[in-house]
Amino acid sequence: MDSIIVKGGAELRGEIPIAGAKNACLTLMPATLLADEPLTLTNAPRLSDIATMTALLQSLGAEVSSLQGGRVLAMSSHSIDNLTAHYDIVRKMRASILVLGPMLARMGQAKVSLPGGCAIGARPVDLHLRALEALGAELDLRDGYVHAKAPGGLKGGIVEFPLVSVGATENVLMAATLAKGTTEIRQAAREPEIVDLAQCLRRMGAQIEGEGTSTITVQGVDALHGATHPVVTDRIELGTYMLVPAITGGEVECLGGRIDLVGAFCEKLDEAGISVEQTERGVKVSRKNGRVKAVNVETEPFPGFPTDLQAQMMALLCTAQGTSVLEERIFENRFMHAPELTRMGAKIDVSGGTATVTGVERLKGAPVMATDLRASVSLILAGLAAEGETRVNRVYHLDRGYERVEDKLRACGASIERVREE
Ligand SMILES: CC(=O)N[C@H]1[C@@H](OP(=O)(O)OP(=O)(O)OC[C@H]2O[C@@H](n3ccc(=O)[nH]c3=O)[C@H](O)[C@@H]2O)O[C@H](CO)[C@@H](O)[C@@H]1O
Ligand SMILES: C=C(OP(=O)(O)O)C(=O)O
Repeated sequence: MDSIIVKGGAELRGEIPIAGAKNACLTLMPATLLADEPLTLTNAPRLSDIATMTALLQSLGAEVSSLQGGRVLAMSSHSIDNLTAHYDIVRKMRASILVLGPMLARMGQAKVSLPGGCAIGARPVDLHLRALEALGAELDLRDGYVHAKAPGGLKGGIVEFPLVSVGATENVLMAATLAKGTTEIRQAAREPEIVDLAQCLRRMGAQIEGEGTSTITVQGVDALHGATHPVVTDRIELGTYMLVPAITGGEVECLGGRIDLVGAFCEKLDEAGISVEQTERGVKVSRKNGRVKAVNVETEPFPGFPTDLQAQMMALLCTAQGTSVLEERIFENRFMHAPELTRMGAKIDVSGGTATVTGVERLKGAPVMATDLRASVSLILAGLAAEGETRVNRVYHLDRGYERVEDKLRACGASIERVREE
């Protein structure tokens, strides 16, 4: 297992290229199961989660070739010969459940292991299952697996979600493309990753309207065809690196960044005294003047403030002037970075889904433990601003969602290295 050692204190300056979105790629890849012809994704990120989805698709009989050093994924599902997504792979990554909708829609049956909970919450998949049942799927939960079939094919219907779910919207959107008739998805997720998926499916011949709004309408077609699609920019990687000059001082231009992907987050940065400018090449960020100011943050589905940027924002607010209140409204256990930040001298009080952060002048380096993906990177951000050395242990979580994090930060002047844990 690797650790990352950060020596804090330097103002960081430079350019950081932003990769394609992990969360978009993880739903675009299973879309290959919907067609006989090849689907090629460009601008793919190079991450361990992408390797896991590759292994899952290959285990079903799909061909997945990683080209141009992993930037291009060429996939083909013309010879799917296994309809079971096994526990051994699914348990590694919750997004594995996204193969269920496509397999059911094209092959009429599937057996997919239930993914189970994870560090940030219980994360059930009931909404995925109810939505597929609304399209006529017959589901049976046995031996830790969802046994699904749709003998006469899926049929269009009305899917009304009681709460917004990104994954469930993606699963049923993919399934509906091959269902007979019209499907209306109400209270659909509006995340940019949903819009990206809908655009890719449309390139494959799907008939979809309304993505990016709360109601998506899909007119089912008999078959989808091959396509090439570029993965949308990773708004969470973008937001994370935008916080670098905010927390250390200096100025960073995030290449390929788009403010429209991170609107609510930019409003909070502005309130905190951070300048954000859209340039021709990306997004340029620096402090307006002096110390960062405290701000209150509530996580919400898009277009609200993303839960996936809450930990990183908390790291910034640990050194802000004043007291900030962060409310986590998506996941029930997403403050595990708080005790680790406290080890670095932060003043944080957690009560249920609310964290109250009283800013300190300076954090102090310490050995800390990464508990999940965004928690890991929040500790690196804190380490960049802290006095002395921070050792972030168990960084394998980090490699799920950030490619070459040390290289990207070192290029801006950070003292950061990856070492093997003793
Ligand atoms: C691979 C991927 O894209 N992951 C993202 C996706 O996760 P994911 O798609 O798993 O998140 P959801 O939007 O589904 O979850 C939102 C909330 O709904 C609950 N829920 C969800 C499904 C369900 O069947 N039943 C249920 O109760 C969840 O426990 C959670 O409390 O969106 C989350 C919310 O923006 C992000 O944090 C994740 O990074
Ligand atoms: C929670 C995340 O991912 P996943 O849904 O894959 O666990 C994330 O990207 O922050």
